[in-house]
Amino acid sequence: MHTKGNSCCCSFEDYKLTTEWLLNQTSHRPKIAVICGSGLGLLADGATNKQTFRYQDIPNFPVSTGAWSGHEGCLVFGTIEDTSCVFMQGHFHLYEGYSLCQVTFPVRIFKLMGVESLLVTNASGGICPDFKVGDIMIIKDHINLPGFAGQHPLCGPNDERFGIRFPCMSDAYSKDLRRLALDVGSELGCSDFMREGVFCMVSGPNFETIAEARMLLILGCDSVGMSTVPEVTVAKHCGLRVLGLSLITNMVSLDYSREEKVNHEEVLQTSKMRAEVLQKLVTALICRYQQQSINTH
Ligand SMILES: O=P(O)(O)O[C@H]1O[C@H](CO)[C@@H](O)[C@H]1O
Ligand code: HPA
Repeated sequence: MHTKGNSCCCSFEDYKLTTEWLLNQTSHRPKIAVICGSGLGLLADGATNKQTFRYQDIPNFPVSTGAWSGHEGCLVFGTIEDTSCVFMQGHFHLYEGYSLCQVTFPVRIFKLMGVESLLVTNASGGICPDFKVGDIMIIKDHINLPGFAGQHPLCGPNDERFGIRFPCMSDAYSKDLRRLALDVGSELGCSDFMREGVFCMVSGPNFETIAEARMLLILGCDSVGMSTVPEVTVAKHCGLRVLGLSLITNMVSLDYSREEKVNHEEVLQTSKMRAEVLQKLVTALICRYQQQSINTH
């Protein structure tokens, strides 16, 4: 696998080879894939019967740039109630130097493995003045800022085996799954800190200037981060249902007089503080997802 400008560098055979390798190594047949955002690797803790693969051992999988720590850089298969799941502990970012084809590579592997739904989590900075650090925002919609500048994972020849040339993105985040997340959140007593909103992706790696933050507020963004949108775009393109949960790890400065400066340690600290709640939410969501699919099939 090699990089080729900003268009896809993987052939269908590359995706197939990785999928077949994984299917030969595990008896899990996941229905839900979970991407764990920064500091949220423990979302897999609610699963049993786990089997872990390091990214570096999986053929064609992008290899960590070393920016991660702890248990990240692993694909974890496991079961929650009767639902087989796969968790990405550590994901890939444009700012690390990966192509968008590499960033989204795992999503197409999930599709070929038979996954139906993608649950993507991330850490983001709050822009909506009503938000507070520690809030969990259900992503209703997104703004693909790198995409506006041609940094788009679907640029290049379209492979119809994954999806159509001009996919609709107006319903990228499943209404049913958003409803389910709100219901489950309320049952778990999380309603006070659960929100819905528009997520904006920037490429990073710097945090926003105040002028940029003010622009994002005017554009209708509720939070901003440096991931997720490419994975969601590719997931929607290949027909996966998507739920996005964004943890507000810091408030973005909109005011020149504000003294506090955002930093990555603060982001990781908030993720650590909320990881257990998010893990319970994700586990409960997956249990309810299974019951709902039983009831609707
Ligand atoms: O999107 P995730 O990886 O969750 O984390 C967000 O937090 C990091 C910056 O602190 C960036 O990686 C940004 O994208
Ligand atoms: N800006 C961009 N990305 C982020 C932020 C932020 O404030 N917090 C976490 N990821």
